[in-house]
Amino acid sequence: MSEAPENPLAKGLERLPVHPTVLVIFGATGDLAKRKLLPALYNLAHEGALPERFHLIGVSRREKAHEDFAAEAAEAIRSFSRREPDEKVLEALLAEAKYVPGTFDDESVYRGLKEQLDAFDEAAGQPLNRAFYLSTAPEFFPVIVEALGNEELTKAAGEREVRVIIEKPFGTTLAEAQDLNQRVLSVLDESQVFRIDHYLGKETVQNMLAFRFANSMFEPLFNRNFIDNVQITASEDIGIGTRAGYYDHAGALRDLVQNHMLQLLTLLCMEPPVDFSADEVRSEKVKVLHSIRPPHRDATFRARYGPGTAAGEDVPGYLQEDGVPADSHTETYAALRLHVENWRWAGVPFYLRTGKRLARKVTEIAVTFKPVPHLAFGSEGSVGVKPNQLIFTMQPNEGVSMSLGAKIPGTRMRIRPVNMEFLYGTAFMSQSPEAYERLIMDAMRGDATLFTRNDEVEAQWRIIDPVVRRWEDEAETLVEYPSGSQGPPEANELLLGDDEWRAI
Ligand SMILES: NC(=O)C1=CN([C@@H]2O[C@H](COP(=O)(O)OP(=O)(O)OC[C@H]3O[C@@H](n4cnc5c(N)ncnc54)[C@H](OP(=O)(O)O)[C@@H]3O)[C@@H](O)[C@H]2O)C=CC1
Ligand SMILES: O=C1O[C@H](COP(=O)(O)O)[C@@H](O)[C@H](O)[C@H]1O
Repeated sequence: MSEAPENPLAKGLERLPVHPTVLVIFGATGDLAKRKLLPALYNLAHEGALPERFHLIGVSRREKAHEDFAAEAAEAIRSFSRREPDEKVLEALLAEAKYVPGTFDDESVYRGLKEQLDAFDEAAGQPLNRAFYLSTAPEFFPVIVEALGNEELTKAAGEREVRVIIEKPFGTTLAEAQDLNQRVLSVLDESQVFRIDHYLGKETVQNMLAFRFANSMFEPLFNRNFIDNVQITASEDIGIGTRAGYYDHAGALRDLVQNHMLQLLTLLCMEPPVDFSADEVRSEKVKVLHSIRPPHRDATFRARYGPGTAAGEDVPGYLQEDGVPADSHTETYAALRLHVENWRWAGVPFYLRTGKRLARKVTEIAVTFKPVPHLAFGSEGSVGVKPNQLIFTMQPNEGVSMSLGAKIPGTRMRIRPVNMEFLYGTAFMSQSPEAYERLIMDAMRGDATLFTRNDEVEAQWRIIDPVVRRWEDEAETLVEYPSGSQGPPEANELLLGDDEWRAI
């Protein structure tokens, strides 16, 4: 029997093995670690996806014994895991977990960490891979990377690979992102750096690539000749909760548009990559970002939530939230009109909007096709004809739907839109993994496809930075929308022609 020929296009899709690894979480007692990272590790352990030799080390400020760290981590997993934990798996995952206390600027922390890492190597009889996860406030990212470098913890030794996973936000301006890249890359090679954008770990976001590049029927339509406009929505019903300290410095534009929403846009607009290796995919995404100019003032809009209702309860406005300064000028809603100025997309408006305390949590991309050139059904027959839409829903009902014009049953010729739907839940009958499960595994494997490259993050900032600066300079009173509403009607002004925002 002849062997199947090697398929060069499969490059990047074959699963790299996960070598024995020590994962070090800086900020291991923080909110993200408790709600997302530790539960993700548990679920990977439950599925047998972690390497046989896997160790966890937590590093944070407060003093505590190894056993106390392990007990708190177990409690966090019991509270936040997507599946009820099996106590045996939990015990095996955390039995040897270590904890290193101290402040991130203290050299002795890194010496203590080195001792633990060396002890794991010695017990294994081989140099183990190291993955350092920086789940800390962004000001510590360069501090930690430089300290790891000084202690020679970032060097590969023999078979060992060393990788550093960096949380968001990656800078709060273009200049900061450039400075951070420069500092990080003075210690590490780009191939060792994994900048997280958790949207890329979502199944439905990756499904956009499958949908576009595994089906021949849509790709010929994905261009300016057939598409009228694209709307990307990331609405949330929650407020800022206890995150005023972070959010009041960030605002909606930096928090969601600069990263997650631009990622959705690049995946929708990119050219087919030669293969699915990290650099081929990311280079195509960067080309899209380079085609987008910062939007003009009349193509941007911001607002902030006022008092209203959420889940039937009265809720305060943004200015009344704990920790928000009375003179805050931070937006909780941002809308932009962008253009991707290349052969495929020139002339197609891309509308992006995000907001907290809106009517519902929805993350979706709605692609609206051009209307048919001529309607032959007379005025009564044609009244219900609407342009086709293709909707990618990331949350809450993950799937893809397509609206088509269909004849209403009866003796007359009348048309109305109907939906064809693919829903993840019913098609695959399985629960999707959390984004962090996929991303932690990929980083441990050294697969950077779903992580943001240095030039990519800077290209994102080049689009957003001028808007951030303009908004900081303009002191006009922010428009308020009631909590629980569809958002500010003034945001309609950036839509072109007869375009309308979809209902949230
Ligand atoms: N929370 C979330 O939902 C999300 C968070 N992120 C990002 O993840 C990162 C972490 O966020 P989050 O977990 O919410 O932050 P938290 O404030 O909840 O946690 C911070 C962690 O860092 C430790 N820490 C703080 N200061 C020091 C210091 N000087 N020296 C040593 N340890 C210190 C804390 O230790 P101790 O407890 O001992 O004080 C704690 O473990 C941030 O970059 C954030 O932007 C990204 C997406 C979502
Ligand atoms: O990064 C962030 O994302 C969340 C929304 O993430 P999702 O996976 O629930 O869609 C957002 O609430 C938060 O403000 C932001 O920092």
